[in-house]
Amino acid sequence: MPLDRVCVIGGGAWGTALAQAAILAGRTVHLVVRDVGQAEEINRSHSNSRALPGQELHAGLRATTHPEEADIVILAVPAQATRTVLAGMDPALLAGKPVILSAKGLETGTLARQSEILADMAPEAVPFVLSGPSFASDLAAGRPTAVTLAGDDATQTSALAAALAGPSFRPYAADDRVGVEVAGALKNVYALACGAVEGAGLGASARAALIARGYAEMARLVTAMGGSAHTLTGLAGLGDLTLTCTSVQSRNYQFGMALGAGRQTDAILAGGAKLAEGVATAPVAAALARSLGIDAPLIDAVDAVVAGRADIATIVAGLMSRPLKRED
Ligand SMILES: NC(=O)C1=CN([C@@H]2O[C@H](COP(=O)(O)OP(=O)(O)OC[C@H]3O[C@@H](n4cnc5c(N)ncnc54)[C@H](O)[C@@H]3O)[C@@H](O)[C@H]2O)C=CC1
Ligand SMILES: O=C(CO)COP(=O)(O)O
Repeated sequence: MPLDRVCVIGGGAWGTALAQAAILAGRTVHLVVRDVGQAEEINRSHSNSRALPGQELHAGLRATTHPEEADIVILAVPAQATRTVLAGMDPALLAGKPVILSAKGLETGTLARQSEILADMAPEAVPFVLSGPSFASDLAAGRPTAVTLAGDDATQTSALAAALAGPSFRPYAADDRVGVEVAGALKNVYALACGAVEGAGLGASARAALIARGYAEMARLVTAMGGSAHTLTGLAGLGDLTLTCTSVQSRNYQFGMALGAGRQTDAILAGGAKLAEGVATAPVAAALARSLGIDAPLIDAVDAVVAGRADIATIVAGLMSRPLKRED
């Protein structure tokens, strides 16, 4: 199977960074953006000032506004836009092709994972999921970045990882698509919580406790959905939780800090907040946990704060007064 030509869809920070990584891996890459002016800027000045200000892009990276035939398709639009983007694509560009889903979120309404959306919209595409600790600005700048790339066929997944690997980008092949996808979506919810802990001045001990109990909660949900708890020991689980739950560079963490400072979701969004996928994913994850009969007090707490149903002080008091239990 040829794996040279790569089509990256999504001209935001992550799509641009993945396009840069793919070209540094030796691939021929076109980046699909929505805005003609943005495509012109990338092609003319080798920069995408809106998405990655100050980052010089590889001169060989070509931007277009329409996807073209490629051997590998990478989707890097927000999780809630994936279905619309797939609906607008020529099915022939997806049929039989490896399609790498890189958004971290669960779909509002359907509760679907990204690869379930792909299965609905392009059943003949071959799904892969990419997730892990990776700020777009790090990857685009060539700072060392490692992620998990999960797919159903081990040989194909390793070939794809090799096609995208470069001097500073290291995808590890894996087979647990469900675990990788759910971990990627849920870490954003815990990042909101950890940011809120910081915003509310609750201390680093509370934040570390939240990460550990979030990890345990994540494992319950992942296994109930058919994924493996072992996956969470890797880059998509522990790796991304560590990054996003401790770094003010994370947009989810930043959003959480604003919530922790007492601001309401609508006001934060109206103030032009950057994309924080956990905001849409929190209620979906809460609904999923309920439907599976999984106890998920932290996801419920984030959902309640994001929806404005409870303030941080009430949430913390509630969590701390839960009946004592064994650490299982
Ligand atoms: N920025 C980062 O460091 C990382 C982001 N991700 C994930 O990648 C996904 C995208 O995030 P970013 O690129 O950072 O966001 P972004 O906000 O920088 O860019 C989103 C891009 O998607 C485009 N878009 C939005 N709706 C669209 C639609 N309906 N049709 C076509 N294009 C549409 C926007 O025009 C924009 O270019 C998210 O799920 C995020 O969690 C994953 C790893 C790292
Ligand atoms: O997923 C990410 C890093 O792995 C990016 O996190 P944020 O979307 O919170 O900035």
